[in-house]
Order: sequence, then C-alpha cells, then structure tokens
Amino acid sequence: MLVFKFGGASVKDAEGIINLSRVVNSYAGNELLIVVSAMGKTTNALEKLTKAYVSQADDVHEIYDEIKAYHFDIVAQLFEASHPVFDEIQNTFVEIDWMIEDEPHDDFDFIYDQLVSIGELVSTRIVSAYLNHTGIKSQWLDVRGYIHTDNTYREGVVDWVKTTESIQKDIPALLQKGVVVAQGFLGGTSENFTTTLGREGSDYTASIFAACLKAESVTTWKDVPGVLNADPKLFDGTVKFDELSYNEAIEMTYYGATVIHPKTIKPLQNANIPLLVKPFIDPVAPGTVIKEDGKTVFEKPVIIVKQNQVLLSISANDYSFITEDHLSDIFKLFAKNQVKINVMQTSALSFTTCIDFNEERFSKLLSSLKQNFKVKYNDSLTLYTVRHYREDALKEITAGKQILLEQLSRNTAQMVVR
Ligand SMILES: Nc1ncnc2c1ncn2[C@@H]1O[C@H](COP(=O)(O)OP(=O)(O)O)[C@@H](O)[C@H]1O
Ligand SMILES: N[C@@H](CC(=O)OP(=O)(O)O)C(=O)O
Repeated sequence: MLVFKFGGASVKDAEGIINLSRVVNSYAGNELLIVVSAMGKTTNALEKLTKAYVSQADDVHEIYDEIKAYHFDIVAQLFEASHPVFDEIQNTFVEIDWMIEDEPHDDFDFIYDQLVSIGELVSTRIVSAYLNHTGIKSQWLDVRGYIHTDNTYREGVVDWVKTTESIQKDIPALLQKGVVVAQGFLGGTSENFTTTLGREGSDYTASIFAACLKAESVTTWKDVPGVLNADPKLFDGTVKFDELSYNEAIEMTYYGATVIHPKTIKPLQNANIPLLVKPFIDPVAPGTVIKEDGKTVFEKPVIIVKQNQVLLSISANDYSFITEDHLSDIFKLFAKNQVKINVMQTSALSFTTCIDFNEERFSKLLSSLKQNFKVKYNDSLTLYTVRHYREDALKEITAGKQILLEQLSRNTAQMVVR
C-alpha cells in the first residue's frame, strides 16, 4: 500500500483539489491512504482566530467569517449547491461556533488544538467528497481515533503501541473499500480531546500511518520539484537532490529545513520505507527519494534559514563561573517550557543560546530563568545553518550582516546574524 501526503499548498484552491484527484486517479489500483493538511494558510488563520478569541478581541467574528468564506467559496466551485458536503462543512464549523460563544478556558494550548484542528477536519471532508464526486471511492477517516497521543496540547506525544494497534485493526479493511482520506497534524487523547502534533506535522502523520501499515513508500506532494539545497523562496539557483540518505534528511530537518517535518524520517528509517518528495504540478517527475542508501554529491552546500530567532545570554547573578550545576538548572527550565535549543555556546561567565521566538513559551522561560540568573537577549535575528559548507559560500551568505554567534564543525557551520 502507498501513503500520500498533500500539504496546504497543494489544496489551497479548487484547482488544487482537482489536481489532487487527478494524481490519486493515476494511482488507481493501489491501496492508498492520503493524509491531507488544512487548505492554504488556514492553520495560520485559525491561529489568529484562537489568539483573538482568547484575548476576546473585537475581530473574532470577522476572522472566523473570512475562514468560512474561503472554504465555502472553494466548495461552491467544486460541487452543485445541493451537494451534502455543504452541510458537512457547516456542521464541522459549528464546533467553532460553540467554542467562541463561551468564555475562554485557561489553557491556551488546549483551546488552540480544539480550534486549529478544524482546518484539517474541513479540508479532508472536502477532499473525500470530491474524490467520491469524481468516481474515486473514498472514505473519510477521523484520525483522532487512530493517532493516540498524550495530552501535551500543540505537541502531542504519540503513543505508538496504542496507535499501531488501532491502525492495524481497522485500516487494512478500509483500504480494500477505497482511498482512505485522513487528517494530517491531528491526534486524540484518551479523554477524546483533540491534540496537534506540532506545526507542519502532517508529514509526520503520513509517516506514522506508513510505519504502522508497513507501506511500500510515502509520497509527499509539494510545490517544489523535490528537496533542494536551499529554500527557493529565499535563494536563486537552487539545485534538486535526486537522492538523500535518511541521515542527511534528518540533519536537514533537525536544523530547520521546512520542506519536511523533523519527526517524519525516523519512523520511516526504522521500517526502511522510502520517502518520495514530488512536485504536485508534475506528478510523473522523479522528485527526491530519501532512503537508507541515498547517495548525494553536494555540489552546492545545503543552506537552512531560520528567521525570528532570539539569542539569549544567561549568567549567574553573582558573576560566578557557569558550572555544570548551573547548566543542569538551565536545561531543566528549557525542557519544562518546551523550548528547543538551536545553537549553544558556553564561556566562563555565560551560557549563550539561540532559540525560536514563540511568544508564550519565551515569556514563561524568561520569567523562570530570571528567578536565578541574569538574562540578556537580542531578538529578530536569523540563524543560518550550512551543511557541507565551503568558505566562499559562508562569506556570500553573511555579506553585509553582523555575525553575533558562529560555530563551525567539520560538516556544519551555524551563524546567528542581524
Ligand atoms: N531545502 C528545501 N527544498 C525544498 N523546499 C524547501 C526547502 N527548504 C524550505 N523549503 C520550502 O518548503 C516549501 C514546501 O514545504 P511546505 O510549505 O511545508 O509544504 P506543504 O505545506 O505543502 O506540505 C517550499 O515551498 C519551500 O519554500
Ligand atoms: N496545517 C498544519 C499541518 C501541516 O503540516 O501543514 P502543511 O502540510 O501545509 O505544512 C500546519 O500548517 O502547520
């Protein structure tokens, strides 16, 4: 069986959904499970809605109406007005109506997951209905009953034993009946609340299904020809890799290459399932194959850019040396506040680290650090990670920029710049 993943960009409009059905149709005869993300930038819009609702801002209904109008406009282009999908979408949105009528709950991350998940619940309803409409038998799956997580909202931790059991129990029979359409990014807790797996987590969903079902391969359909040496939105003259090893792909995603979610590769590597990254506008193009023995000649270095970075410098209140005890306390606070360290460096008197800026987590981290340490920070910075680097490439990337922190190892250079 095959697993396909269609991201937001591939289903951003009616044309995208028509294209998806063409791609799926060209694989007729295969057992197929497709994982679909929220359409276009819907997750960003739902994030905005969540923030507006929690802060009880005036524009809550305005934001919500825009989200609904965007979806209904696409549905109207795909189906005649009497089609039952209109009611299905309306009923899915009703969950938001109920939530935003009430006073916000204290736990932001919990509210976030209950609201933001509607993006995938709606997109999969539309895709599944459209496949059926065009004669491709499909069934809509509520993934929350299959991908079981703990209750770490916004970063659900998958219970692999329970998930494998549920998926293996029901999905093989469903695959016999037609294409299974599942939401990416979502999970469910044992109390039946919705969780999300971390932003851009639909790739990970595809890899969970593939690992549990021992799929032949996973294909993730993108708006790029495959994995390139850098983001083509930021760099000219990028080159595509025909093959990559799992390890190289893990390194790239670990450092922040957004083309694949970082958690995606490991389950596939463990089960030896290849990951194909292919362009949805040209389904027969070879794309990139990520597999154990993927071979690559790095004619150009791999460049990964992370924006919106914060460089924190942490020192002891009494100007004493930064000891292992201090470091242990500092790491515990990072772990507790779910803040990932992108780069770190220690000197006699301070520990310096570069992290992603996430408003809520950063302010919690800062206040907990400040109880025992002195903290200084710079924000709005950019982190460049360059793998298989050459000196000339580093000079070119940092030309005209102020380097605040630099770290070079044999294969990887990292620079935090302003
Ligand atoms: N090394 C890279 N190779 C290809 N695309 C990259 C790379 N790094 C970043 N990207 C970006 O990833 C985007 C595709 O991933 P993403 O937006 O997550 O797709 P989707 O949401 O449709 O699954 C591309 O449009 C490109 O801008
Ligand atoms: N919709 C979610 C999950 C996801 O993976 O989306 P995409 O496949 O469009 O990156 C997000 O935007 O985070």
